[in-house]
Amino acid sequence: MNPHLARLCQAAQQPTRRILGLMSGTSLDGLDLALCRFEGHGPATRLTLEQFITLPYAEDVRQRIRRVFALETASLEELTLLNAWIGTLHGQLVLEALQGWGIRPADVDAVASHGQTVYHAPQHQHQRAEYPLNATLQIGDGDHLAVRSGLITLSDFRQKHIAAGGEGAPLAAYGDYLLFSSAAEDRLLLNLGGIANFTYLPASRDAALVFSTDVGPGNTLLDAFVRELYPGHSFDPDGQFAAAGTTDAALLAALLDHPFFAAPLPKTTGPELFSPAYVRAAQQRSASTSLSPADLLATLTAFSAAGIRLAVEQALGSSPRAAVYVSGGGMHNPALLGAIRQGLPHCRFADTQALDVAPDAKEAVLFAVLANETLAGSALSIGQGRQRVPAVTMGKISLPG
Ligand SMILES: Nc1ncnc2c1ncn2[C@@H]1O[C@H](COP(=O)(O)OP(=O)(O)OP(=O)(O)O)[C@@H](O)[C@H]1O
Ligand SMILES: CC(=O)N[C@H]1[C@@H]2OC[C@@H](O2)[C@@H](O)[C@@H]1O[C@H](C)C(=O)O
Repeated sequence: MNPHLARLCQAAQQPTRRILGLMSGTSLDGLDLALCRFEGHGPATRLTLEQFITLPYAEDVRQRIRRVFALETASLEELTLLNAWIGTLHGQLVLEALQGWGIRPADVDAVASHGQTVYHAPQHQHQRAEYPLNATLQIGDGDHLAVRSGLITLSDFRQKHIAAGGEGAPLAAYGDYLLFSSAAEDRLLLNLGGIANFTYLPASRDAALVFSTDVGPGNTLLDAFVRELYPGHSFDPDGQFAAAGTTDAALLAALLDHPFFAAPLPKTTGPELFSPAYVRAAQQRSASTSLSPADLLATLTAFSAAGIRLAVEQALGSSPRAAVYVSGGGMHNPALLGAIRQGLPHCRFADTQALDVAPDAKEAVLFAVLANETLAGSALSIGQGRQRVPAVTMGKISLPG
């Protein structure tokens, strides 16, 4: 037998596994690495988060990714080069993180790599009749990562989800259900990344009711306009810029006037739709092109919060009550979090640290959970009451030699 396959089988059969989850999100701030130890699988999964670090991207890395990121038209050469280059870069960052933690690569069973989303194209968004399907593209090839790091790598988790009828996202539901479901309370796991999403976990623990959905922009528009309007800044520090402004009601209404917000759950989206061009078009329609930077930031912050409120009401009814556990970089923005809390007055708020997972680590952990299921578990059946939540295991396997 190929010795790498033997190693893979051994990892799958062990009572515990160490899997390094990697996530590089839409904010392009860096690579999140979460070293996870798993005991068991499926509903019996026990997680210990052993280490977590974000290795920030140099400005040059961000620039390169932005040359293709969420653009309808980009250089095929650039995309091809980046696919291999990011795979190798992530392999290098894996080795750096392990060295910093004093852990030998041989003591890690597998890497679970999300890669870098460069384009997300659910059918409702691309609307091209000749392609009656959902599609998404994550780059940073798993073979390059495996060869550079010397570690068995699972990658490209989203394709199987689409092949089996999903939109390729959000995948959080599978891991959230295994790690955070509780009979004590109805829970919402709200992630405030570039795009905001949540997972619904009813206290009944009825897997058929569990799903996750994108709800609209989280930080993506805030970051884009801060980069443009506040030179030297890449996000709204502690929500200060928004706090200095006032929400423009006409622009907010125009921003919310899109079929995405009325579409049934679950649904996905991305910065392909919620882009600066989307905001500019809404400004034209609402005669609000001359807003001050602070008023624009305040309105975009209110827009992110309103999208979240609408989707939570869609899921739970017009006076939603649930315990909301927040994660993602947007939780560090008090203007955004304050607007969300105000819109959901019957909900109780905490962050995922209260559930023993550091909020900044949660998404990287979730990909390690998916890899754990692929290696040692089986297809997770959740959300049967809803469309687009397929029961599959995910991730392509790359051997390092
Ligand atoms: N102190 C802060 N004040 C305001 N915003 C902050 C702060 N710290 C982080 N953020 C926001 O969080 C963002 C990073 O969030 P995160 O790392 O969750 O994004 P991501 O993982 O790339 O997103 P996604 O989940 O969409 O892939 C920053 O770009 C910024 O908008
Ligand atoms: C296509 C894609 O990369 N989607 C991401 C993105 O970032 C947040 C939101 O949009 C979510 O749908 C998803 O990531 C999380 C980890 C998910 O799949 O659950």
